[in-house]
Parts: sequence; structure tokens; C-alpha cells
Amino acid sequence: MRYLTAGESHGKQLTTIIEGVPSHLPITQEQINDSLRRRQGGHGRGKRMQIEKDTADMTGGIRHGYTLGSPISLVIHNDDFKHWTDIMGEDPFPEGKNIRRTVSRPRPGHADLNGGMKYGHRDLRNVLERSSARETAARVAAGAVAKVMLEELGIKVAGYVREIAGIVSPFDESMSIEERIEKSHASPVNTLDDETTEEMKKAIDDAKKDGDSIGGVAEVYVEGMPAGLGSYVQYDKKLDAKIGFSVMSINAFKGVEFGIGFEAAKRNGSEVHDEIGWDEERGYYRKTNRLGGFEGGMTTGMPIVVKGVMKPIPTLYKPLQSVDIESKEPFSASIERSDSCAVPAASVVMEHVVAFEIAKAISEEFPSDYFPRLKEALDNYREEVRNF
Ligand SMILES: Cc1cc2nc3c(=O)[nH]c(=O)nc-3n(C[C@H](O)[C@H](O)[C@H](O)COP(=O)(O)O)c2cc1C
Ligand SMILES: C=C(O[C@@H]1CC(C(=O)O)=C[C@@H](OP(=O)(O)O)[C@H]1O)C(=O)O
Repeated sequence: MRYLTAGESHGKQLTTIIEGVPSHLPITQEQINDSLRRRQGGHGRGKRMQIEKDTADMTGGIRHGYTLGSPISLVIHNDDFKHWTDIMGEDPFPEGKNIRRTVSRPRPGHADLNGGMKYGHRDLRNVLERSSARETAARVAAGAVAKVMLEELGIKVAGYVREIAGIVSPFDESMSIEERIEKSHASPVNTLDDETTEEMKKAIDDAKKDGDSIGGVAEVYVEGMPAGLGSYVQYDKKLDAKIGFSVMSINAFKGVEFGIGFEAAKRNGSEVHDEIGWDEERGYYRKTNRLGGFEGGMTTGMPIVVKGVMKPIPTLYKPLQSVDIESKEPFSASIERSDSCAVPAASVVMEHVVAFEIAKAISEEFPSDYFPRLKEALDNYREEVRNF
């Protein structure tokens, strides 16, 4: 399974093409739209999210509620495009004159300057349109299809916020996946704890009032994994590495950790590694899950627990200094609109990119063009591993 996305932030539409999804997977547009709706929410989003009402047109690969096995094509229209036809439309000289302003002022923390130098774009709009996190809507659409597939295979994925601007949400680690899903969906900051929800909301509002932005930590929790997905035999087959890559590829993500992650550096081995147990019902299990569901690049069968850290949004109402690429003069960046915190939305993005990586790993381990056959192979494998 693989996917590509195309489209600019203020262009006509975003397109996602997913290849390799087996046939006969039941799927509805509403399942994809539900994921897209969740990504648009979260306290701290800017005015753009009031303009967009993301929904996916299923333009290929799905018929009568089932996948066909052919490439799936999903289209999300940018409602904001109607305000940008002069700048993003096909006509280079609308109304017969060149009324377009080019962007010559790179924003610190964005792809603008590096992208301009690399692609030879003196109009930095040609960079910022594509580097914008608007593209994560298209990624969530792909992940939504993956999540439907995982759900059919008994694998559930939850994404939520663990920390915003140093406010850490405590919660009972034994909380069930269903409860994690329910709580994160109901919270305005996608977190699992009611008390810190209010604190986080306030921190976001305060940052906005100060013209500043804040970041945080998102976590994804996956339950129902079979042991042995991924591999130790070659570096590029390690599933934890692939998940790490997918998390790091989300805009503004600066780090990733599994289980106790960086905390492991401070502990003795006896306080890090998870002892192995066995019982009739479960087969092999780990008595703790400090390593977050991975050993040797493979799943242990315990829940996958992965965190990603998001830097504060780079566009600030309190302007940062930069240099105009035409005049070479310094300027203070002024802005019209931006998110002040997008960690809640990013937790939804992270949930979906991790889901895609796992669905991909399963389809590589049990390749089949026909979903019921893939499911049967996975069920047989689960039984085999349980009796090992
Ligand atoms: C869901 C989401 C929403 C974002 N919204 C904004 C925004 O409104 N303004 C902004 O400057 N950056 C925003 N970003 C972050 C930028 O896209 C990102 O920092 C920029 O493209 C540079 O990439 P890098 O931070 O990965 O180096 C957002 C990121 C995500 C994941
Ligand atoms: C459009 C989305 O996020 C955008 C991501 C983004 C950025 O620079 O990454 C900047 C903002 O775009 P605009 O300047 O159009 O308001 C966000 O709104 C979205 O998440 O769908």
C-alpha cells in the first residue's frame, strides 16, 4: 500500500491516490469525512478552519460501499479557493493585467527561504502553498481508509494530546482504547483529562492574546496488534523506524519516542525492559510495556505507544525578523491569520499517518488483493503465534 497527495493550500483541491488497498473492504464516505472533521477541530485553530468544511469525494476505486482493488482517489475541495482565484487561478493575467503580488518575504520557521533557493522560486508563494499543513487533510483521508481496514482486522487506533506548552495531561494508563477514543473525541483539546483540558485551553488563549504560539506532545495508542509485524533482518524493514518516519514527516514535528522513550536514558536496564509472561488465554505477553510495543523492529503484540513533539506554530502575530529576498532589507513579518496552537489537530493527523503505516505493514506481511483472504491469513497467523 502506498499513497501520494497533490494540491496547494489555496488551490482548487487536494487529491489523494492510494494504491494497494485490497478489494471488498466495506467503506463509506462518512467514515472518511468523520476523520476529516476531527482534523479541522481543536481549540486554537485560526479563521481558515471556519471557511473549510472538509469532505472527501470518492472519485475512484470505491463502488457501492466497497473497495474495488483499483487505486482509490479522494478529492477534498478547498472552499477558500474562491477567494484566491486571482492569485491561484489558471489565468496568469486576470482582467488582462498583472495584478498579482509575489511573495518575497520568507517567514522564519517555514519552508519559504530554503524552498525558494532550492527550486529557484523567487515568488515564495510557489513554496508556501505546498509546504502548508493544509496537505495533512489529504494525508488524513488516506489514513481514514487505513483505519477502516484496521478496524475490520480488530486493530484500534487512538490519537490524543498529552501535553500543551508544558501542561501535561495525567491519565490512568490502564484506560481502555474505547475510553481513550471517546475522551479524545469529546475534548476541545483532544486530551484525556478534564482538568488539564481547561488549563490547556487557557494556555492557548493566553498565547493568542500575546500574539504568540505554543506547541506540545501528541500520542498514538494502537491496540490489537499481532506480534512480529516489521522485521529485524534489514534496517528498512523495521516497523518502529517506519512509524518514526511517518510521524517526523508531519509539519512542525520535531521528535518522536516509543514507550518511555528518552526517559530510558536515565534508567537502569532492569527498569526499562519488559519481562515476558505466558498464559493459556493470551499466549505470550509483556508484564509491562515500557518499550511501547516494539523489540527488534517488530511488534511485541503489546499496544504500540508512540509520541511526537510539535514545535509552536511559526507564524506569529508578534512578528519575527526576516529579510526580503528582493531588497535584502530586514522586515518584521506581519500576518493576517494563523493557528495559535494546532497540537489537537496534529494528534488527529498523527493517528492517521501511524494507522497508514500499520495497514501497509499488514498488507506487506499478508499480501492479498482480496480483503477476506488477507483477513483469513492474519487470523491464521494470530493463532499460530498464540500457540508458539
Ligand atoms: C495541523 C497543522 C496546522 C498548522 N497550522 C499552521 C498555521 O496556521 N500557521 C503556521 O505558521 N504553521 C502551521 N503549521 C506548521 C507549519 O506547516 C510548519 O511548521 C511549516 O510547514 C514548516 O515545516 P517544519 O516545521 O516541519 O519545518 C501547522 C502544522 C500542522 C500539523
Ligand atoms: C489550511 C490548514 O491549515 C493551514 C496550515 C498553515 C501552514 O502554514 O501550515 C497555515 C494556515 O493557512 P492559511 O494561511 O490559509 O490560514 C492554516 O490554516 C488546514 O489545516 O487545513
